[in-house]
Amino acid sequence: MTTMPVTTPRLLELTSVTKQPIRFSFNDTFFTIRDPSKNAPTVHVPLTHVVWVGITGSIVDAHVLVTTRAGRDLVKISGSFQGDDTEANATATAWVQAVMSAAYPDLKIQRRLFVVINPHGGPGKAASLFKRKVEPILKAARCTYKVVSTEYHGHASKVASEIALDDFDAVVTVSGDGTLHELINGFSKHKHPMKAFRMPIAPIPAGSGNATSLNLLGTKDGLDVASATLNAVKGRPMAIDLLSILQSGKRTFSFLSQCVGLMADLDLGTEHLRWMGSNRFVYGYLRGVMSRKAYPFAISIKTGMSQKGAMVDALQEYNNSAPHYDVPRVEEESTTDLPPLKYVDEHDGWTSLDGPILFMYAGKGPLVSPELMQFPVAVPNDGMVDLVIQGRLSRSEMLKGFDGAEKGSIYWQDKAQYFKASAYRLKPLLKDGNLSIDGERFPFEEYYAEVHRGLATVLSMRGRYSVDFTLKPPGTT
Ligand SMILES: Nc1ncnc2c1ncn2[C@@H]1O[C@H](COP(=O)(O)OP(=O)(O)OP(=O)(O)O)[C@@H](O)[C@H]1O
Repeated sequence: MTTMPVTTPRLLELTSVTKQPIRFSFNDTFFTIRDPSKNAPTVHVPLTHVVWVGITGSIVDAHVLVTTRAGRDLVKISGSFQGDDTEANATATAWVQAVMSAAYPDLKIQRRLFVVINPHGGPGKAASLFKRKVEPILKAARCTYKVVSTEYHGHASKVASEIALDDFDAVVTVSGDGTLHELINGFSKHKHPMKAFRMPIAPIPAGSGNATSLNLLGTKDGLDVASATLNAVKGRPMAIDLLSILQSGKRTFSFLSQCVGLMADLDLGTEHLRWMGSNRFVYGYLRGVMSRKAYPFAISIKTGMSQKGAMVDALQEYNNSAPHYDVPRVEEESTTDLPPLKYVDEHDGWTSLDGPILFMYAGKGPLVSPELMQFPVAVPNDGMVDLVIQGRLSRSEMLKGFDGAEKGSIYWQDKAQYFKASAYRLKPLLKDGNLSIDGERFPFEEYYAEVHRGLATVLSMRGRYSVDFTLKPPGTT
């Protein structure tokens, strides 16, 4: 006896709530909603934006993200199939299963999420954004979720240090980058820190600094709450590097950036001007332009790369290869010990610099804000931190720094030295100043930093950052 292969029809003919015929269909890329009477436009939705398709009785509901002028939005479109005979039901059920498999390829459906909301982050809208934008998508995707609203500084850290790791598939933050910093450091204090670092984090932008979301989703979607929520529902775990920061014997983890000099002053030194919104950074920069203050630091770097052209070539190779969800990670023999510091006693062969500079900025992601691509060649998990040592500039050079900053133009600036490093040391040679680590204020004292490859985990739709650096050196085409 020969068995016929069962083929799932890719088209489902339905009747809409207004009694019009409506057709749902899908291919390998799109889910399509068509009105055969042509009274409504045909809508093509990328399969990645299909949040859920399900059947209740004889009604088929499709929950999809569509693009509107204001960003992405969740919509539900329903249709019913004729009669309640078992054949129509079986056809529709098989069709729904096929769409869901195509919309969630090798992905677990109905994630169990731990949501951390910072009601005080940025403009203070996180709680209402969660209710209006995030929760409807989580509900449509039939995720289960536990919500904690942070009640004090450090609360996210405490929550992360105690989280029941086996009960959740990811931690979702509705906040800015400050809360991510707290979560990571909370994981480091968990009784199984190495396992905790494997818990994927999905940031939903609701703070004043949302660089992680921007890097993961790009400038178009990085500040879009619906797109970031989709990442929480459908993103895949991607390893990211962390840095240990050792300062006066105390160890902290940094996932995003460290800076001193002008770039720290314009963030931490303008906090009293919060009422100005993000204009305070522009004000801080202009203040720096006027004063042309230079800062003395002693910096030594365990250099991996320092040729700008070669770093761009390495970036292109990285971007042209398969997605980088996983990488060889740090030693994992033990789940109870933090990774060792490999180079803390090493000095030989390091590059030393100690002239007065405008700033030192070290970072793990290309964009530090929508307006500034400070680290165009940074990637999530190469085991290196990108370091910019900005030499002194004339006032006109500093003002020119605004041109194309969002596209990474400053990368090619002659007086900006750029390194990829596996470790570095920095010692202030002046008494007072600002040290910012992941946007948080730290004591203005000497510290040691070392990268741990792929130690922590985020969710990603692409397996790399969604940021393109296409600028060529000046004078080339
Ligand atoms: N209930 C609370 N009261 C005061 N501070 C809080 C509260 N909950 C969290 N925080 C603190 O808010 C800070 C900001 O965190 P968040 O990540 O949301 O935003 P951000 O963009 O990094 O910072 P901000 O918007 O404050 O500039 C964190 O340092 C966190 O400890």
